[in-house]
Amino acid sequence: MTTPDPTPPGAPAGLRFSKMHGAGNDFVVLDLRDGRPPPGAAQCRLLADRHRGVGCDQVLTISTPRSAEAVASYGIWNADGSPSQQCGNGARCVAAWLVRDGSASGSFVLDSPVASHRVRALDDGGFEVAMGVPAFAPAEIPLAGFDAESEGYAIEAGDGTLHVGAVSMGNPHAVLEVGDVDAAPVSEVGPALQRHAAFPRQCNVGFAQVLDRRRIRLRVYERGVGETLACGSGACAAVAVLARRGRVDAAAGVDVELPGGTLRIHHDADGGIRMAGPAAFVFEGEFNA
Ligand SMILES: N[C@@H](CCC[C@H](N)C(=O)O)C(=O)O
Repeated sequence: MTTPDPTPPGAPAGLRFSKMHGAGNDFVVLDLRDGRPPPGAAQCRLLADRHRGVGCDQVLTISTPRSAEAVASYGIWNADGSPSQQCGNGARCVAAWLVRDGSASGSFVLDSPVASHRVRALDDGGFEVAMGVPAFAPAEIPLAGFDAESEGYAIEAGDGTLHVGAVSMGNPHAVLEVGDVDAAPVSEVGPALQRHAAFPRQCNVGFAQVLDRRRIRLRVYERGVGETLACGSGACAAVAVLARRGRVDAAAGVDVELPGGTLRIHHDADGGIRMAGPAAFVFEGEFNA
């Protein structure tokens, strides 16, 4: 018996994609280097839908490079269709996709929506990405209602006052230090802080527990998604905030243990942050909706 072709005769070809993940933060990756436009917000929502679509935290689109030195650029769309500026786990997955494709190898440059990033293939199959210099100035995050840069801001939310670290890794992050990340009020405080008026472009909210000076645990309630199994830019943001408070030794390297895996973060003498971690292919497919 032959298996019937599921594509009806004359039907338009579907949208080819790769399903990938980095430490459990999962992606639908689209190759748009032929010049096709990126999907609109509604199509991103459909692709990300875990029941009616493929399912992912973010849609990543690969396009031709913007800068002279880069091999490609990439765009980032959250599951709710909103665009983002930075995605650490996504950068590693785009890197792995381009290496598998034969378009990149060894050490190369990728253009994210906000910057060019040096990427290095690691011996263990993972990738290291130069994520840039964290920006603490309130206007750059952006953080409203505060003029001066600080290691923590008192923000009224819900029933009390939160001591909130804030930083931009290209995208906005709030970081809360907690005693036990398993007991952290991620699903209550996460959305409240994310949509707080202090963050006019919303923010990704990280809950960080310091285990020792080179190891932390982290959960992140992401903008446009909700809690994810890992957030690469969130791991960089947490280490940047904690290093500024003298709580971790980021120059030596900090292991950030997220629900979906561990990322290694270094803060270099030039102020830049490097993030290393895995990138995995899950399956290839064609989206017909
Ligand atoms: N998971 C990503 C961050 C994705 C974007 C974020 N939700 C935002 O809206 O800024 C990462 O690994 O950094």
